[in-house]
Amino acid sequence: MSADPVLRLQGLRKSFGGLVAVNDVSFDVMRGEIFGLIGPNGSGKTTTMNLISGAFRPDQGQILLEGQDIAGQPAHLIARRGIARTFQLLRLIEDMSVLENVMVGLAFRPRQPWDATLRRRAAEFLELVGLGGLGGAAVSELTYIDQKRLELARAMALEPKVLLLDEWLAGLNATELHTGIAMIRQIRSLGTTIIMVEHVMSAIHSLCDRCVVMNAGTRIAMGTPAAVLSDPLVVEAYLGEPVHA
Ligand SMILES: Nc1ncnc2c1ncn2[C@@H]1O[C@H](COP(=O)(O)OP(=O)(O)OP(=O)(O)O)[C@@H](O)[C@H]1O
Repeated sequence: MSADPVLRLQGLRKSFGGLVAVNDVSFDVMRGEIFGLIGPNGSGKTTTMNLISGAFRPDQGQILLEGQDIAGQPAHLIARRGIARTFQLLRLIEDMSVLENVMVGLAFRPRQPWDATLRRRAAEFLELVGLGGLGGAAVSELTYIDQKRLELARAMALEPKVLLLDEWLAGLNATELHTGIAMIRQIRSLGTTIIMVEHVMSAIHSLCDRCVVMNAGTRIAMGTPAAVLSDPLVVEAYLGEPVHA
């Protein structure tokens, strides 16, 4: 990890009617970092991810990717600039094979490889997530964890600077969780910066360099997982009741 922010959020705000889902949120994510975005249900984590990936346009604020403001740009342009994501509810193309789903990811890159190269590159990304040899399978033939792996391969095919993982570890059993954590580490070792929304606290503890905690749309804490998870404000937000010393 370097002391160079790859992504900087400044004064980000997004409301839906009268509800302020993200309220004046700012933080920097350093290059090579695994950065957690945590908080109770409905605290604004996914909305923040949607603002970064371009699914939503912020009402106010800046999102600087390597110093350039991308706030409000269309999602496909943000993807081309180097921000890829996975979704809480998987979004795979059921009518395409496993390999073709990754080829779709490759097609979004600024300079796309063609034909045989495209297939070969897609197969390499399947190898990366442990799906080597399953390229010809139908998406429906994959188990749930393998579908998650496929989403990851498709996102990684963009060779993103920043990878957004929205509850990518949710729903995995203990063994799968172990594998999933190792895979996220491996992806970071390739030089990818990762922002993860996650409720699995053991994963936050073992993976994240730092995290931001959100509650009711605002940032209430930032620091190492150990520091923020012992912060009384954070404990109170999760429990919904005051913490007495
Ligand atoms: N498209 C939308 N239209 C209206 N309200 C929305 C929309 N998206 C999110 N919200 C509201 O914004 C608030 C923040 O939601 P968000 O999904 O960002 O929270 P979250 O922290 O990701 O929650 P969870 O952990 O349950 O996924 C919630 O009150 C939610 O109902």
